[in-house]
Amino acid sequence: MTMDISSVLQGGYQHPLSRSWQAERQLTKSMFMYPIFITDDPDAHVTIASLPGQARWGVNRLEEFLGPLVKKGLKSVILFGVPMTCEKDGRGTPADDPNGPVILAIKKISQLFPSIYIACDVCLCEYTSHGHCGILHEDGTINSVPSADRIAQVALSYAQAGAHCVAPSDMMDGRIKAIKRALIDNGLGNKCTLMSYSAKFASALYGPFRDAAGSAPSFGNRKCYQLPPAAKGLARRAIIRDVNEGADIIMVKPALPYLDIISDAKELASNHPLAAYQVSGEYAMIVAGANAGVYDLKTMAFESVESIVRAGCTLILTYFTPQFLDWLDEN
Ligand SMILES: NCc1[nH]cc(CCC(=O)O)c1CC(=O)O
Ligand SMILES: [Zn+2]
Ligand SMILES: [Zn+2]
Repeated sequence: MTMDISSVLQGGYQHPLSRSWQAERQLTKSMFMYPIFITDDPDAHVTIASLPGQARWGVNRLEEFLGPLVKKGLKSVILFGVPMTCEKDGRGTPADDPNGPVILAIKKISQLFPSIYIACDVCLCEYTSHGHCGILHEDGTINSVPSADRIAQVALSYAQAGAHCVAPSDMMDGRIKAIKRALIDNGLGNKCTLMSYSAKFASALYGPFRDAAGSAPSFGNRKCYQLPPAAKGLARRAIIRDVNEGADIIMVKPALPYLDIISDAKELASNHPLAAYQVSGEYAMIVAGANAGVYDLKTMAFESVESIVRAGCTLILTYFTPQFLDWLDEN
């Protein structure tokens, strides 16, 4: 048998360089945003059992934590506050405490590493007595209007402290519009990026994070605000809504089980940068699989982020960021 001309593809990817040209977009260090946990004990460095290799850091330790990563090419971080000693209440008062871990960390990181792009997760669940992401009615259901107002107030306080980007993960209706309004009315509309966790699903993959951040709800679950995993149409509507309400970047979360949603977002928000959050459970799962001998860690980590980029993202929030800073130098 002779090979037909139309059958032969292998000539196009015989060399590592020609293989790299087959990617629509190459991975670069600037595509990685590192999620970090800041706690209110300023001297803390406490490892997180459920997230191997990750830790909660106090503001006094940020230089030793981030310095080596900045040297390797770290470009951006997203901050999560983990208050251990504060008084939590129904409206998440500690979220925008000027002496709380997030605001102190924004100032510290800007001063230590002016080149770093600082994003802040905005949510109430780490700061509310009930552990839900918004403000509740007496019957335990979400009270949307005060929730969006409160989220906007917290986002504004992070932007005023110097955050380059605010990223609401709460999934309250109307919060994107409320945040954009607050930024504009306070002279920050052209200074702070609004990245929306637009298609954030009610996923089993947030377990290690809730452990790390102490943000598990004290009753019930998040199914009335995070999206049902099977909901394609609803995810598409959430993306369209957030584009219309003024989001600058659209995010899909988690990443790997939702690549079809990323590809939908690419079509629906074709003029916006797209982000994906490779969440704590995805990270823990990939690490656990490697430790069990299922695959090589680096190979699997690359495959996971390459699939996310192939689906349409140019920004990936991942706990693998420090490793990628090394791996991208090796390749
Ligand atoms: N709103 C809180 C929040 N912000 C980011 C994550 C998950 C991040 C991760 O799992 O890495 C969560 C957890 C949740 O919604 O329960
Ligand atoms: Zn939350
Ligand atoms: Zn959050």
